[in-house]
Amino acid sequence: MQTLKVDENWGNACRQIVQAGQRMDQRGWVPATAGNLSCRLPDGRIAITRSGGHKGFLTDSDVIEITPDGVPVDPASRASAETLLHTQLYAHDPAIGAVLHGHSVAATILSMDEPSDAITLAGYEVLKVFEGQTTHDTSLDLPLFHNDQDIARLATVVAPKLADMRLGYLIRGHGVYVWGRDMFTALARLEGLEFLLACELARLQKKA
Ligand SMILES: CSC[C@@H](O)[C@@H](O)C(=O)COP(=O)(O)O
Ligand SMILES: [Zn+2]
Repeated sequence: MQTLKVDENWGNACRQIVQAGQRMDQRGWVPATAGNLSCRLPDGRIAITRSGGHKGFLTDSDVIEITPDGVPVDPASRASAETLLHTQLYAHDPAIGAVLHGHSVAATILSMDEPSDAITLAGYEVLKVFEGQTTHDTSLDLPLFHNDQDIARLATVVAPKLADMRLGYLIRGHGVYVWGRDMFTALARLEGLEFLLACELARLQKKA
């Protein structure tokens, strides 16, 4: 049994994760059991989705507590296979309060087709959804990393680039990671980024 402190903060964290999972599922960003979601509570606890659940049908029991090192507090529970990509963000920036990962069609296709190590997004009004952006007249890079089933190794490749990331990042043929100071902000950023990727994909298809 999970020896969790079930209190108001934990309840709020579960509700936010469950609702965000439903939203991501409605938008088609978490097919099958893809994607994972986490948030950091005001007291520093980290809540993350269990591995292998459908993110559109989560319940509170699919949300588990992990230590800052990514270890489940209850050894019997199985945290997301990509837990270390979440905990590295929380360790990197104490202001991060939520992390979202999805597998949209646009993120998957664009990340496989781009030969360079970043997708550049420029000239879009929606870029203003990202912190510090005040105009469409700008250009921001979305870094690309090769996929790796060894998540600890992938995290070491991502780590040195984190400080320069303004949008999030893509894993090739896999999906997107975004974050924010809270779940609402992370969701807004994911929604903005997915909109921009859908625009880029449509432009690419028009050219073909
Ligand atoms: C449905 S395959 C997707 C998984 O391999 C993985 O990339 C993923 O996003 C979900 O893993 P999970 O362990 O449920 O958090
Ligand atoms: Zn994934």
